[in-house]
Amino acid sequence: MRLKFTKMHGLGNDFVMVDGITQRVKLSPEKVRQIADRHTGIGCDQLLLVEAPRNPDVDFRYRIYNADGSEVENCGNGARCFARFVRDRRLTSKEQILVETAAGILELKVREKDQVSVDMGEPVLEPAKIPFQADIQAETYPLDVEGETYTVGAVSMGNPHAVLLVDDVTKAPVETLGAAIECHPRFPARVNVGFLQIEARGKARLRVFERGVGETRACGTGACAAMVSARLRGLVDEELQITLPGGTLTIHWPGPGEPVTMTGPTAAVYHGQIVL
Ligand SMILES: N[C@@H](CCC[C@H](N)C(=O)O)C(=O)O
Repeated sequence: MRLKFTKMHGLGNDFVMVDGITQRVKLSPEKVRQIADRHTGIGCDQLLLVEAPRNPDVDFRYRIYNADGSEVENCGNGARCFARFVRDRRLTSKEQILVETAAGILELKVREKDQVSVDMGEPVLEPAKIPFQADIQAETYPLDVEGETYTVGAVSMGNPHAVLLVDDVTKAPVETLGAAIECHPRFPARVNVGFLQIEARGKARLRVFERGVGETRACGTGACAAMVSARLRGLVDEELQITLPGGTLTIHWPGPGEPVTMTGPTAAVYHGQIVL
């Protein structure tokens, strides 16, 4: 199979974008791992496959695969790149795009220059729906990991996130603790793990150990989950600039019952073909 693709990124969270509308694409977890391999493939954190919608009221469907081959529900940086991709490839000329994902329907707005805003929907906090094992819903939960107890927030933005507060993100044990929490038995679908440092009521820093990838330069859903967790703890205002290793996202969330909006840049790097 010869596959045409575009390499894109959102703040260094990098994607192989595949148009499954104008070419026939058959992917297996093994093929995704082969494409994502940074030494023997193209290299990416996620592969995003654009398809025709199944729901006639929306414009597209897009599917998301982590570098380990697992298919997941949502990807914030990917959603922004998806909007730019379908316009650059002239699959649509709309500035407001509705897309079906495994996490539900997202609304994307293409703004000036490279900026895209995404209505990421309402966060889900009910433990069983995250999924997270807890008897009752709470703002934070104690989580035992290898003999230590950590305080975590648990949020789903369509995909599961644990959020820990730290004093200094540069010193956070992202690789070790992130990997231990990713596979914690209380998160039965595994989890993305965010390490959040609050700098002011409108400013924070974040590093994310992503499920199925490891630490990435940025995670859009991770930034949304961090905002929700921080706001539920009363630590931030409704607009937050979150700086990740790859750059800054603006996250807006008035509070429970409201959708989270994420705004940030997209970049196309190159087009190519791979034979699989
Ligand atoms: N990089 C993404 C999140 C991708 C999916 C995640 N690793 C998961 O397994 O849920 C983002 O920008 O949100």
